[in-house]
Amino acid sequence: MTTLIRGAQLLGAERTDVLIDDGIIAEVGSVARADTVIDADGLIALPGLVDLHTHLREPGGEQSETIATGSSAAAKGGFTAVFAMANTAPVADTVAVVEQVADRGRAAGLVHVQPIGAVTVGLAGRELAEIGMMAASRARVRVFSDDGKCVFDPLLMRRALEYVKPFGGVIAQHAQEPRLTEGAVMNDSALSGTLGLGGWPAVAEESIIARDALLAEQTGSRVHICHVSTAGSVDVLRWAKARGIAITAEVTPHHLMLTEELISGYDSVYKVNPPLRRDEDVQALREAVADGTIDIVATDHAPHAPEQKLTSFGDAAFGMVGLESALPVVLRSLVEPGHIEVADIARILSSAPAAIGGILGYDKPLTVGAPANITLVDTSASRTFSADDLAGRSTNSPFIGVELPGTVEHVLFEGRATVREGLVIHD
Ligand SMILES: NC(=O)N[C@@H](CC(=O)O)C(=O)O
Ligand SMILES: [Zn+2]
Ligand SMILES: [Zn+2]
Repeated sequence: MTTLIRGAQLLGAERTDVLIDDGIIAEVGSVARADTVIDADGLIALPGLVDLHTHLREPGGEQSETIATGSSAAAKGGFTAVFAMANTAPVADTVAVVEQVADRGRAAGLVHVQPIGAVTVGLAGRELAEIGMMAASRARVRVFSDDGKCVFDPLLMRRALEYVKPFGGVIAQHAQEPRLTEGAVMNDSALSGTLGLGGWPAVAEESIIARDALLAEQTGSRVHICHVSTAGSVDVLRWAKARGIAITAEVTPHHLMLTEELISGYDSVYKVNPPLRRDEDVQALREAVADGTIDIVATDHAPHAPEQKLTSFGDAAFGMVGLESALPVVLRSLVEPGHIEVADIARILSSAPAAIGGILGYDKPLTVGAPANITLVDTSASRTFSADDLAGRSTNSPFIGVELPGTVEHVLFEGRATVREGLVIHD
């Protein structure tokens, strides 16, 4: 079974044909025929996108998302791999749960679902989870995170870093000082005062990043910082990297584009952890991606059922969906203003997250012998983003009604079409 992508624009190269045979790229160059042909005239071929930070909600949160529906959202957004966060119910803190998540991902068959294991039992921050067992399991867990909660106890954090070091694992930290954020629901600012909403100071994030950078240095292990949101965090990261500390960081699409002013109408779709910040922060985050201080963009896709969002701003759940809008928002916030080029998307949304998370097959994309994980995009197309663009179970997107560039036309996952003409293929 062969598939031919005809006339795609490869990054930094000519328009060309790509032949896929048995899930592997067999030929790049002029190809005559194949069993199936995809017309890629006018489309750019990106490597399949990789999301290091996705909430799939299964087990336990199936009213918001399942592994299958979240896989659809991912495919629709151009992803071929997602890392599934551990804050499910039960928590992914055992071999049984991580293997079940991986197996259900395989059964859904739309993307590679790579489970993340919890750092502490039940995300409770008291004792380490069975990290070594999850690493050695069929699920081959390499990323560990209590995301949703900060690993606050510095001794536990140090032990976790020591534990993952021998097998090249990484601790992905949700950097939130708990005492400084009690009752906080938005950025701490004049606006939070005016709106009467609890303020979340930047130092609550920055102090944990600084601490964990120093713990990573002391242990010689690797730490990854989730959803960085402030200019001060960028300064701390820049300092840590200059010192040679093994620290990596992600920013979400929403933190690259949206600011706290949106909360003025108390619309809970804008309630997210960490909160939307100021324009100065947005600019600093964009520059940090451009200069490599921030390594990757990760969605933090956080689906919530309507009843979790349709309450007062204070009571609503934190989080927004992001898989389907990620690439358009990256084009708008990073490529259009000239911070990065389209070719850089292959790094920040594919090879770098794959390398940080330790999954294989993304280091030499679109070359002969590589797995055929390919996303064909029309970067010139523009449309008003709508609920029709969402393929998951929840619709809590802050981008509905926003004009955005870039459409995902076709996606191949291990050589199989998962998206055709913008529609997810379920078979
Ligand atoms: N980002 C969020 O606002 N929410 C996430 C948790 C998290 O990423 O911290 C969720 O699980 O809903
Ligand atoms: Zn988080
Ligand atoms: Zn998250």
